[in-house]
Amino acid sequence: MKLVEPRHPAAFDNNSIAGQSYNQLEAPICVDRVTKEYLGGRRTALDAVSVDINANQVTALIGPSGCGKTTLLRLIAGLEYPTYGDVKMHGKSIRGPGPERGMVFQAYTSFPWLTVAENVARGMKIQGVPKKEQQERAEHFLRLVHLEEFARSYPIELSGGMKQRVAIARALAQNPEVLLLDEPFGALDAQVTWEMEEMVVEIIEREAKTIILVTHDIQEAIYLADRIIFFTRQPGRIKADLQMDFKNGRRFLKKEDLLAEPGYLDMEKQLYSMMREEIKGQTS
Ligand SMILES: Nc1ncnc2c1ncn2[C@@H]1O[C@H](COP(=O)(O)OP(=O)(O)OP(=O)(O)O)[C@@H](O)[C@H]1O
Repeated sequence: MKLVEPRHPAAFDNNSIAGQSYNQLEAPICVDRVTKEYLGGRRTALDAVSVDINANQVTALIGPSGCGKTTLLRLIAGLEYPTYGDVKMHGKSIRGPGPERGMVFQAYTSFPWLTVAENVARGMKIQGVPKKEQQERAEHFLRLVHLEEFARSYPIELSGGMKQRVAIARALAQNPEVLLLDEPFGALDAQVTWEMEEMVVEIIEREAKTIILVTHDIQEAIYLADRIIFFTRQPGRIKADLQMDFKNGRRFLKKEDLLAEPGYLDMEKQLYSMMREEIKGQTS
C-alpha cells in the first residue's frame, strides 16, 4: 500500500501573500455568522454559518443540492457578499477576488486562442510575473498535472479531463494560498474523475495549499478531505463538522487503499445517512 506521511507545517515554505509571509498555523479563512439571502430576502441560501478553515488542509463542503455550498465558496472567493456577517482572510474582510484565492470551476474555462502553456501563464502575466518565471512556473505546473507534452497544444485538442487539468495548473501557477474547487470533476466521467482525484492527492503533497472543495460526491469528499463540513438542506446551516481521524493524517495515492482502511465504511455510512435525512427530512 502506497501511503504518504503528513508533512509538518514548518516544511511548507513557499507561501506568501503579495510577498508577505503569514502564520502557517493560523486559520486563514474565517466565516463569521454569515447569512446569504437572495431575491430580496425571499430565499435564504446560508443561515448564520460560522466556520474557520484551517491552513494546509483540505476541507470539503458537502450536503444536498441547494444547501449553499457554492454560495459559501463564492463568498470566500469574493464573487459575492454576505447579507449579514463577514468572511475574513487573515483577519481582513474579503471585498472581492484576489490572487491569494484561486478558483477552479466545474465548467472548463480555458482561453481557446491560447496554447496550453499560455493558458497556464495567463494569470501570472496579469500579476506581472517576469516572462522567464512565467515559463518556468508554467512548465512546473504542467508537469505536476502530467500535461508537459501538451504545452504547445490548443484547448480544442484536449479532452475534458485534460482541460480541467489546465485549469488546475493555471490556478496553482498563480501561487494562491487558498485553492477553491467548485465541483471540479463534476463534468467528467467516472474513470477520469478517479484519475483526477488521485492527481489532486499528489498535488496536495507537493504544494502547500489550503484547499476548499465543493462536491456532492461522498467518496470523493472522504478520499480528498481532512475535514468534511456537512450542510443541512436549504437554508444551509452546518449539520456536522467531521475530522477524517480514521486516516491518521495519511494521504492515499491509490483510492482503493483508502477504501480498505478500517473506519472508511463507517464514515461513508454516516455521510449517506446524513444525506438521506436531509433529502427526505427523515431521521433514520
Ligand atoms: N443568484 C441567485 N439568485 C437566486 N437564488 C440563488 C442564486 N444563487 C443561488 N441561489 C439559491 O441559493 C441556494 C443555494 O445555492 P447553491 O448553488 O449555493 O447550492 P449548492 O449546495 O451549491 O447546490 P448544488 O449542489 O445543486 O450545486 C439555492 O436555493 C439556489 O437556488
